[in-house]
Amino acid sequence: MKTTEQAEREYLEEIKEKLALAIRRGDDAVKQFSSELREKKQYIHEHQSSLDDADMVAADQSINRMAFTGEAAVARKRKLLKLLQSPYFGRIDFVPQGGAKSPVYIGVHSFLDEQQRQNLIYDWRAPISSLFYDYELGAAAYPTPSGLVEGSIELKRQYKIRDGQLEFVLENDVNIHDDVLQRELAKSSDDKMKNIVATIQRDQNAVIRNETASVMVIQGVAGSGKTSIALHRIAFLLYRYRDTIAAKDVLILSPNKVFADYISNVLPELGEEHIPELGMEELAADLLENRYPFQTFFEQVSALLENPNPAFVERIRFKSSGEFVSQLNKYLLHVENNYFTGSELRLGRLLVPLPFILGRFKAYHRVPLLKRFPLVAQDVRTFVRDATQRKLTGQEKSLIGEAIPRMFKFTQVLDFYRDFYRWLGRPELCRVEPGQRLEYADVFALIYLRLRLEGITAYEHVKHLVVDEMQDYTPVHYAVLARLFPCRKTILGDVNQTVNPYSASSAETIERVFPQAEVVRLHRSYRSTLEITAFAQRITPNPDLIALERHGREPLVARFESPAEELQAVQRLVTAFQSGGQQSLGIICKTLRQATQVQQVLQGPGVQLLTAESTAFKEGVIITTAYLAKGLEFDEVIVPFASAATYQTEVDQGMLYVACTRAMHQLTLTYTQAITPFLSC
Ligand SMILES: Nc1ncnc2c1ncn2[C@@H]1O[C@H](COP(=O)(O)OP(=O)(O)OP(=O)(O)O)[C@@H](O)[C@H]1O
Repeated sequence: MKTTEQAEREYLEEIKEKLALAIRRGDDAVKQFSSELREKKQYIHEHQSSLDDADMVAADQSINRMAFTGEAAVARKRKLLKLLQSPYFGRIDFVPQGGAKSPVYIGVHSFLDEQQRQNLIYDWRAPISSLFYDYELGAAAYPTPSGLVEGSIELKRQYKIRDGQLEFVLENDVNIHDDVLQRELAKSSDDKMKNIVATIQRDQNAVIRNETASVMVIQGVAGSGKTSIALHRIAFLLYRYRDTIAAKDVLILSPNKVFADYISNVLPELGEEHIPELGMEELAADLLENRYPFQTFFEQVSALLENPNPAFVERIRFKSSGEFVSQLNKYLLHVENNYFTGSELRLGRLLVPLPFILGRFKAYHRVPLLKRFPLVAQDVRTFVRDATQRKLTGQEKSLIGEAIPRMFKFTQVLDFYRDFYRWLGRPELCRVEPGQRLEYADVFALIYLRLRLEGITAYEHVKHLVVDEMQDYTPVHYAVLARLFPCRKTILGDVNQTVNPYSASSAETIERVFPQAEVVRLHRSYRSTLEITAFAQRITPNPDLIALERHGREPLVARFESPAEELQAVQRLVTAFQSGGQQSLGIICKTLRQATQVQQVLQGPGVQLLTAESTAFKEGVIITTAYLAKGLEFDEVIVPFASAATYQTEVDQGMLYVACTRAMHQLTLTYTQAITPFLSC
């Protein structure tokens, strides 16, 4: 009798043959298309003079159709080639109530045997595939657009197929997920984030497949898979709603270019196109039409780390509060009710009465205030024309156009913003000086006023917005996002990974801005070994965190007599890494100054300094700051200068936590003199 493995190997060969055949057929079809396309173009070229406009339009359309079909065939081939490498990773034998048992093989894409009209591989996003993630053996059910299908799972297997070869098959009679998951997590890191389709966990699957939430907030501990889940969720929604939403309709707001590059492979790996991405500051510059240079978030955090001036902290604290947004809203109401300072308008012998002008202003209350001027001016012109029974001269028209805006106290958003602080009775909180860069804390407040006073509709085409590192954004950011993106949203972050505690948002803060949000909390941490996770918990304890049972070396904390000795030790660690088998080493400092200092000692091939200007990161040795390392991960992490002098404030604590939680397998901290108080006991 055949063993399970033998039978599976034979089946794999069968599927590979069918895939190869489908690829050959696809190639033939593409060849056919391109020769037809060539002929068609040739025909048009030769008969150009005898074709009328209608013939040309018809010919154009048919060429476009052929090109489109050709592109689809090429995309299909790409998917089949991918499947040939690894056709599937899971199987369930499901018996629906009153139905017959059939094996369901699950892969990254679906594969249909066109001759037998049989689905040989199901896409991981297909409704039936949810059984694989949600159930073990026994009673099970999955939702379909036409209702719940109930039945039972009689067999469940997992496979690792690489380069077309079966590496292992595991029978799932208990909970095999853990076994495969352990193997996946023990692997070395990559310069690009990987997909996790083969090992998505049940709680993660629920978030990925959630179709009801208009705003989904994922608050998860470090390494809980938040970013992975958000990307898989996008892939799922693109599959589920493929007729109404395409990759170009999604927007990812990412913290920086390196992070954007790091995650850029996941969706293409899942067969989807690249998703547009934008940094929060790029968005800000765009919304301010590049008119006001501003301090970046990175510069704000650096300034706080170098010199936490109390007045600066106070400004950030206030402008990061929910109260700030409430006050801005109250101020806008005050403006609406009190800032019309006009009187009647005289045009020759005619007087346009004040109640008429004011009435027109009020009539347009749904239009942003500064956008009402031309509308009111037009109404006044009509009034004058009707009253005088004649056409207006050009001079009269422009006189009205100029007079109306003057009836308002201000016409520039920046003037309103300055005035807001006077109205509030807190002029000291305003640091908007002519010719100077705006402080970061003012940027989104100014944008909010612009949105309310002028209206902006630039991003209405976006159908799904993803916001990563949600803890770094404040209520005023969310107030802007809520108005600018009226679409569905997935917002994710971890309040424990705050790099600026004076301006951090928790899931609760975000819920206040989006009361309709569904909030999911993820407690299981996958990235780091148990030892590293336990160590990081000493810095920022989180009683809800559940560490995955994966072991490695205890983190090392080493004291040195002088910074020179410390850096020599770091150098030795780098040499050891370079001769070992791991892919990435992150040397994570608190400040860029420290990172540059380390770089001067370590300069050499394979060593890269990652700064705010970097756009990508490669494998090897990376020297950077905690702020820039957010969202990334490394096989091994070294945290130099972990002394009491470096890490002492609340901001520093957040930085140290972020730095340590980037390590997957190994962590070393070095210091001179006294250890940071966050690790002293
Ligand atoms: N179900 C899973 N199967 C395999 N690997 C997983 C799974 N969930 C998470 N991981 C892995 O855990 C690591 C952390 O994932 P990810 O970066 O998405 O987490 P995060 O919550 O965004 O982290 P952080 O907030 O700390 O940056 C990644 O290597 C990811 O591949």
